[in-house]
Amino acid sequence: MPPRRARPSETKYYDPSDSEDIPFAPPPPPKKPRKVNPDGRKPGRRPKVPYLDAEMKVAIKAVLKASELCQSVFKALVTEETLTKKDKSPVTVADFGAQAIVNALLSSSFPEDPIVGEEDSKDLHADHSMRDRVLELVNSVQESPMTADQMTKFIDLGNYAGGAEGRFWTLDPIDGTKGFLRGEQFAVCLALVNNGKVELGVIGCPNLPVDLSKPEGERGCLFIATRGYGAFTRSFASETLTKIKTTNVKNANETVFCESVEAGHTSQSESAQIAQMLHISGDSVRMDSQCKYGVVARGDAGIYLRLPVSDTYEEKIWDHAGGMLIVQEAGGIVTDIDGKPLDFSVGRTLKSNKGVVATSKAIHEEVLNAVRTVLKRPFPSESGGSEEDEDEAEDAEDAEEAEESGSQSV
Ligand SMILES: Nc1ncnc2c1ncn2[C@@H]1O[C@H](COP(=O)(O)OS(=O)(=O)O)[C@@H](OP(=O)(O)O)[C@H]1O
Ligand SMILES: [Mg+2]
Repeated sequence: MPPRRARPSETKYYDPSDSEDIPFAPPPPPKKPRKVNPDGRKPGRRPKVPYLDAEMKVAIKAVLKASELCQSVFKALVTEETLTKKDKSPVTVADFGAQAIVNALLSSSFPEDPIVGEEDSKDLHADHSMRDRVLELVNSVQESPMTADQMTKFIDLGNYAGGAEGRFWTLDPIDGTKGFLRGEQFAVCLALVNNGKVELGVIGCPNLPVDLSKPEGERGCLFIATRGYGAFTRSFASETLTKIKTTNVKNANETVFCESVEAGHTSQSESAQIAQMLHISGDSVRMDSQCKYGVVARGDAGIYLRLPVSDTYEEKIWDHAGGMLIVQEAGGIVTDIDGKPLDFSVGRTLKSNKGVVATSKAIHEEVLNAVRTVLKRPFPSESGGSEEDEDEAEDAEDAEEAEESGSQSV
């Protein structure tokens, strides 16, 4: 017979003064309020209207125009002679020109939005011949020509300090300047950050093969993502968007990893030790710029490692914002070398983070543990995660829910 339930009159209520022996459990702490986006949406939930549609169209146009300018600078100015003399003036011209073009387009469409850009016009004020070369190039791709004064003002719109509040754009007009000069990989990188979260990323990679296995084939790829909507790619030549996914390998040794060409930007010796620990036998793919995030997002490589070479260097937000979102939206995970999410809310740099570990989802823990072992970083304590980890877990949960409910095409 099931035990008889106590009638209300028989119910004993606990009085802490009755006995010392009965442990008194305090009520659980109130649950943190769920975060919501400015439009009232929970993170990862799709709004009913196309999300950031206007921003995405402008960002794509700006990145394509700036890429066009960079390509014409390369054709006109990068010669055997500039290469042997290690003359950086072509990249300077293209850097300023690309920033002027992108900022001009952003400010005409979204005049309220500040911009965190890599360049400022200080050097151009001191060198009028350089300024005039930049102006000529900018006006060759502009619908309505601008004056030198307007151009330097557009460049300097990129002086914003960033931070945790409100929305701003972040721009790297040429990421991978050394790759640009070598005629290899570089990228025009634009992202929109809102209240410290990256909401939109558009990366243009003019020299990246559309199909990495056909290096002689078509080149020029765009990578596009908005938070909660997945990641897409298209070629420069066609507007057709293709959804991209990171590789679905279960073990790190089934994939390849990529890293910077420059040993001054990532510790290549430590990444070789990590690869050995993970039993990855192939060579790393060395590539300049945020193209690395693109190749991880579309599954050509499973891992992108950026391992600090200096204790003091702070990664710049424009070197990672768009790329991080594109990998995350393609199903990957991006953290720093301690497993912390990249924090875009603390200014122009990622001063709360060290390095980058970007991988497909299933292998992130395996790779991160190898990174921690080789770099002698602490493993997380058994006592549980920080508030930041909880936030991130909540976001991941919402993103998964969003993923399950199907993806809307852009
Ligand atoms: N010490 C150090 N550590 C890490 N990163 C650094 C460092 N110094 C510079 N930079 C930044 O690296 C950006 C180039 O990115 P990559 O290293 O991925 O490309 S490259 O292979 O070096 O070209 C490069 O961006 P660009 O200047 O736009 O090319 C720099 O912002
Ligand atoms: Mg850069």
